[in-house]
Amino acid sequence: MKIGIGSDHGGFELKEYLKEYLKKQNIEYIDYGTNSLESVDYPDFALKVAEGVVNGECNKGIVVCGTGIGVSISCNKVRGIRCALLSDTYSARMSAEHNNANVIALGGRVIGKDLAVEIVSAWLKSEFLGGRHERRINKISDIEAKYML
Ligand SMILES: O=C(CO)[C@H](O)[C@H](O)[C@H](O)COP(=O)(O)O
Repeated sequence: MKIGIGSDHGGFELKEYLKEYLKKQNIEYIDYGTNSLESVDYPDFALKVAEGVVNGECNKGIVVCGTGIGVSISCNKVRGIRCALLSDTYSARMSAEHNNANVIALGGRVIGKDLAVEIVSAWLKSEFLGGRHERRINKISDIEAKYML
């Protein structure tokens, strides 16, 4: 399992904290930046993570900005990405079990660092349940096929 992780300046500190967590769990990651608190544009880093996931460079992705909104919107513009914006552990589990979310978005200015770790942990240890959820995921792919070039 390899995780792609990226943020803008608003998510930088939480990204660094999550990297420490992943390290402790012996989970490999690729850090797509940003690398400081200097102001940058969140779509640039969301795209790097999303492309890493769809290209198979990593298996799943974590994106962080101030609210998580900008990076989640950006990632969901990439065909094949199902990015869930999360702020609780129940939704984290559901995002894996029901939505097979391959990227999660977090708000570095919204949630605490320890809650963020719990969210990441819940998402990573939960598995897609398939069945009726598979049918729904396929319908999302149909929407992509219809509206994404
Ligand atoms: O995309 C966002 C809002 O949906 C993120 O929170 C950004 O981090 C935020 O917009 C950055 O704002 P800043 O005033 O330039 O730091």
